[in-house]
Amino acid sequence: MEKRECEFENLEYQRGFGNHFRSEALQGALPNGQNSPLHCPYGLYAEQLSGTAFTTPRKQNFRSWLYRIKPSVGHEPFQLYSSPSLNFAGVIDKDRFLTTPTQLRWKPLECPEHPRDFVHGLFTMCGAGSPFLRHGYMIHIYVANKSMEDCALANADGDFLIVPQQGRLWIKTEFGKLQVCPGEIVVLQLGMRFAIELPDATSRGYILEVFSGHFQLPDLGLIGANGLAEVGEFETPVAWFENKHCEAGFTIFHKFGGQMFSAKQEHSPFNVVAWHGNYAPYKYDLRKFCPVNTVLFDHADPSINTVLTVPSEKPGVAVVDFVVFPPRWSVAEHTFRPPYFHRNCMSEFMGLISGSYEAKAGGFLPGGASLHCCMTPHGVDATTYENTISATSQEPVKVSTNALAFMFESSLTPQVAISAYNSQQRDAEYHQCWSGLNSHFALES
Ligand SMILES: O=C(O)Cc1cc(O)ccc1O
Ligand SMILES: [Fe+2]
Repeated sequence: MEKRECEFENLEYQRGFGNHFRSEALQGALPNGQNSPLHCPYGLYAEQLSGTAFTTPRKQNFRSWLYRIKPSVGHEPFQLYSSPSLNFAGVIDKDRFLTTPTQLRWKPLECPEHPRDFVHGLFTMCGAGSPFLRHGYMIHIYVANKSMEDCALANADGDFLIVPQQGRLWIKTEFGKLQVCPGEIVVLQLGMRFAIELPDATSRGYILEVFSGHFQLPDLGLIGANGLAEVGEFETPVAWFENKHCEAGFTIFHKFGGQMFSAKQEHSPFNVVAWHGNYAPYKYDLRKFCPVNTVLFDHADPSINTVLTVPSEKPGVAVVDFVVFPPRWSVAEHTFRPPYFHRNCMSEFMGLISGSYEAKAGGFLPGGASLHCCMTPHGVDATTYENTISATSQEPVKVSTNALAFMFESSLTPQVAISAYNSQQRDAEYHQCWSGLNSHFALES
């Protein structure tokens, strides 16, 4: 384990968001001046991975060229993969999803009793849209305790934004290796093959899977050229490969149309010696987020904390936003500082990586989740409300020190996976956190 530890602890990354990167694990492995030479250096195969349509305007066009020992197509036919321990639901159907406007909250999903890897540890919470129509999203939680061995997963339905909450992820990809720790996020886009090793006893986290397109940095508008997530803080792996022949067979899991397929091949898919392009996985440390917020009075909308967004065709309306609630100073005067009571036309799924969330005095735990759908009323619980209005001073305070909460916010209204709704972790008493909100109405103030 010690050797592996250093392998993943001391990884080198390339910095930037959406850059055109060039990376070689062997010097001279990238062809000179063209993408498809008749003979590639080292006898490699050239293969393009297109993350957008060939004809997408240049600014939003994502593709990479991979130079590999054998091409990806060298595998046996895909078969539908079924296993009693597969838990995710990938398409919205009435047998597996229900519709409810009720405020929902879950306690943290528990560690599996039996060994379970990332693929078998996926548990779907909710979603909207369809991977066939390439529009919508799905939210999953993973709980796993075993590394993926001699197998890889590729998602042909959408991009995965993974938010680890507990346990490090050691991720091998066709583009190189990444270590992702709680507090960081990683984006593994459509089609990229990866395998996740779990060096810690249990791993848990959240996944936002988006069918509609790729994540972008939000525009900063009047904020100016700086602030929020800094372009240079996103990290992409450098080329790394293994020339591994696996007699027993290497399994490629391929999530397609909301179902899992598998195919066998005799070689490791992590055989890319060099690559170049702007379509590559990346990670980001949420602790590097530079919050911008109220400095005099009132509560800014949470959109001010957007890290990444997948825009819809409507100006300013996201298919999904990934929003973080980082530690920050709260300084507003004559202001109700915690989140306001509200009803939102967007739907809000929240998770907690560590610490506690400023809107809830209890019940919302690290590893837990909540869902407030379109127009479902919500806000601070009664205890937080009473504590806030009875405080005698409004000195500046550091909120959420050591805490990290986040929200997946969508303009598409989700349906809830029946297995998530029926799970023991769902807090059937959630609504009671608001039952102590008494009237303070008085005709004379
Ligand atoms: O509901 C929530 O807790 C998320 C949220 C936070 C905030 O500061 C303002 C609005 C909002 O929806
Ligand atoms: Fe909200």
